[in-house]
Amino acid sequence: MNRAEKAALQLRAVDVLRMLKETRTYEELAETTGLPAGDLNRYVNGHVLPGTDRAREVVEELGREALAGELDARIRVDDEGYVDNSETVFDQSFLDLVAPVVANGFDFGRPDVVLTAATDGITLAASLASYYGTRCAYAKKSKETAVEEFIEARERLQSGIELTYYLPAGAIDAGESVLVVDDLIRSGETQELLLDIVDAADAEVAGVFALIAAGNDGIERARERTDAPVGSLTTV
Ligand SMILES: O=P(O)(O)OC[C@H]1O[C@H](OP(=O)(O)OP(=O)(O)O)[C@H](O)[C@@H]1O
Ligand SMILES: Nc1ncnc2[nH]cnc12
Repeated sequence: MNRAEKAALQLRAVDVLRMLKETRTYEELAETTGLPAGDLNRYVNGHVLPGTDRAREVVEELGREALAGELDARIRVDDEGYVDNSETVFDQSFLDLVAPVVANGFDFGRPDVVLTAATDGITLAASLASYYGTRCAYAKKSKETAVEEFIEARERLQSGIELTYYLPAGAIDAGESVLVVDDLIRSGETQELLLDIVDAADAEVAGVFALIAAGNDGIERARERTDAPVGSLTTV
């Protein structure tokens, strides 16, 4: 790890600790993290940076659990099992914290492109692409004007309605590695269409990730489609 990567990891750990501190006392934060309250005070106030090992533990282990808890606290599920996740997908700063934890906590390789479906997946994909320093692309349910060539993926849903997603053809090149993400996965139909787009582009799947899995059907469906890692931060 070079100096810049080390510094980035240390700063991410401080961001995670600051988020946790918002709802905890230092004593409670010490209990959550197993780190001394005095050290935590110095990290949170920016006087000292955590060492690399501590920073990695905070980001990779504690961070994943903590962010999953924070995500659960932000989600509302209605009587029919539909999820209101606007408190999450509208909060780019929160998603910027999620991105390194997801990138380090799942075994996705660094992709060339992070692909999602408009609309609600876009902010998550943007955070992940920014973290990896790679491109972000989103497929839409309508054709973007002035674009001449599209990759299309079409599926007949259980309802009988046909759903088509369009991606400008230049968004993914053959042989590129693509991380497919979305805010939510339920039936897996949307992820399946995104995976069809990756296939049509002759690209490789780096992984499939959703912030929230509503049940397990979608995750299982994605696992049947790829040997790459598939996962979600939380399940409702
Ligand atoms: O696993 P599935 O059953 O396919 O459901 C998941 C999809 O449903 C939601 O999008 P929606 O189609 O509501 O579009 P939106 O992002 O524009 O709200 C969500 O953002 C996912 O893309
Ligand atoms: N918000 C939502 N909650 C659960 N399932 C969904 N499928 C599409 N959107 C959904």
